[in-house]
Amino acid sequence: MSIEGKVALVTGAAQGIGRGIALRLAKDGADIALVDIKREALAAVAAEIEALGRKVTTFVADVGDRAQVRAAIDHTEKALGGFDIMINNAGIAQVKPIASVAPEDVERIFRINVQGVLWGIQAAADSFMAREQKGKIINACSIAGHDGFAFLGVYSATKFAVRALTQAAAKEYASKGITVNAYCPGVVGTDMWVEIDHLFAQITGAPEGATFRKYVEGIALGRAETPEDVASLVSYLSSPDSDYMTGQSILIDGGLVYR
Ligand SMILES: NC(=O)C1=CN([C@@H]2O[C@H](COP(=O)(O)OP(=O)(O)OC[C@H]3O[C@@H](n4cnc5c(N)ncnc54)[C@H](O)[C@@H]3O)[C@@H](O)[C@H]2O)C=CC1
Ligand SMILES: CC(=O)C(C)=O
Repeated sequence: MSIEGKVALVTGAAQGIGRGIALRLAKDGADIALVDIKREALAAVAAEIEALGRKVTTFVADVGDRAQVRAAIDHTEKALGGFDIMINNAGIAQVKPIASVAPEDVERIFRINVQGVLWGIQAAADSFMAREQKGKIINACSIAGHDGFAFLGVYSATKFAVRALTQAAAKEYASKGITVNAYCPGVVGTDMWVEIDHLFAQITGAPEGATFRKYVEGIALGRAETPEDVASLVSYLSSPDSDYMTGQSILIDGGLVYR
């Protein structure tokens, strides 16, 4: 079923998985609001979406700031004449042994990965309810939201928190016709994994590239994931085909973590 004529807002849309989701939802027929802290990269993605014949708008916002997330949604409603689908995709990585995690490390990553998703859920639901319409909220989780990974302990904790928020919000908003789900990718070949691989090399002494290769070797389907693989699931979660699903954090990892 189609999302033709719907409006989707994607955070962290300047590159990687967010860009892949934005392009896929545009191909599915939605108009797109692109939100990120990277202004120039946002403009480049906006040009790609325009070339697909969809309406697009960009907004620079830090998802860790509640007021900026609300402003992004207000802007979307005005610029695109509606707002139906919220993709809380923005996130950052952190690679540290538990023994050396400092308070500021925890604060930084929870502010973006957890508060960023929470403010996105809140503001999107408020917007849908104010306009008495149904809506879909879709959050970025991870295989690390189902298993805690060594040296990714605090990152994993943020993704477990996203799974908890997804379940609780699904229960709170179901009666308003708002569904809340999450996608849980595995090892996606984006800048985030370049950074993770590099930081693993510094901590463990593994050669550059070795950690990425080791993780990919564990994938049953035998290759690293692409943003397009993730976007296929998000396309389904955005469409009316998923109307009877809520509260789920769905693994899409090529066969790496089994639940
Ligand atoms: N790459 C991977 O293997 C996996 C990624 N994920 C999750 O998917 C999401 C996207 O990841 P990637 O595309 O790989 O990452 P990426 O690092 O390539 O892109 C993340 C985007 O988010 C933006 N961003 C960062 N902080 C922000 C903030 N405070 N406000 C607004 N935008 C901000 C960045 O500017 C960037 O454009 C993240 O939530 C990540 O945790 C989950 C599982 C696996
Ligand atoms: C980046 C990420 O979520 C993992 C576990 O690869």
